[in-house]
Amino acid sequence: MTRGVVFDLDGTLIDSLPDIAAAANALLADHGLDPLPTAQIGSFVGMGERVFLDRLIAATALDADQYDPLMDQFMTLYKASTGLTTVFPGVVDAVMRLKVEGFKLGICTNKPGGPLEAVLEAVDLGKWFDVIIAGDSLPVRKPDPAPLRLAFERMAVTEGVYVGDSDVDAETAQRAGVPFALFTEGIRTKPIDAIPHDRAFERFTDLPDLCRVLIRPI
Ligand SMILES: O=C(O)COP(=O)(O)O
Ligand SMILES: [Mg+2]
Repeated sequence: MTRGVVFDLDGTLIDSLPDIAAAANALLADHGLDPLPTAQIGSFVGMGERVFLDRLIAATALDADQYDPLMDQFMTLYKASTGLTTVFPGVVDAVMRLKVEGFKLGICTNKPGGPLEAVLEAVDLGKWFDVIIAGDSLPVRKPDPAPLRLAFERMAVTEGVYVGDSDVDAETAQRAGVPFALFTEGIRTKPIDAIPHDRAFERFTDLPDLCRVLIRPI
């Protein structure tokens, strides 16, 4: 038996919305457009960079015909935007406790590899994890269950839990047949009740106990 916990990244382990918003607003500024509020930009997050840019274009006067250059420009800004990101309180303690107890630890995010590596380096978080699956590691991404399954498979985990902050994470866990713990303080755009979850939590100090309760064969 090998136990493992896989985490979503944006809005779960890290408070990265300020940087995502800064990158998006820098793109808008470069095109002579006004910034959008951070909360509105938060509603674009969760399905990776293509859906993000589609939603940003739909909400502004960015030119959809310039999609590829806009994406290149956004990715450059996104990779460089790490200075405003913080690790949520209690994350490192919770992760260390789980590790000491023998849990394998993974990340399964829709964030693309470039910005993912940059931000993990900036907040020094990558070192705790046995496997990291980015949004572009596979041809499909969450809510397709394949990336989450791959994270558990790579760690040879037989009992697991997924921890995330969004309805996309909830659907991913459900489709992968994995119990789901919902972190309520992330980039959540729906009411807690509207997101299927086994348990919800607001403080990472509660997570290790919760994992012990929720974990089951996957
Ligand atoms: O990049 C996104 O769209 C969301 O990233 P997440 O899966 O880590 O929440
Ligand atoms: Mg998230």
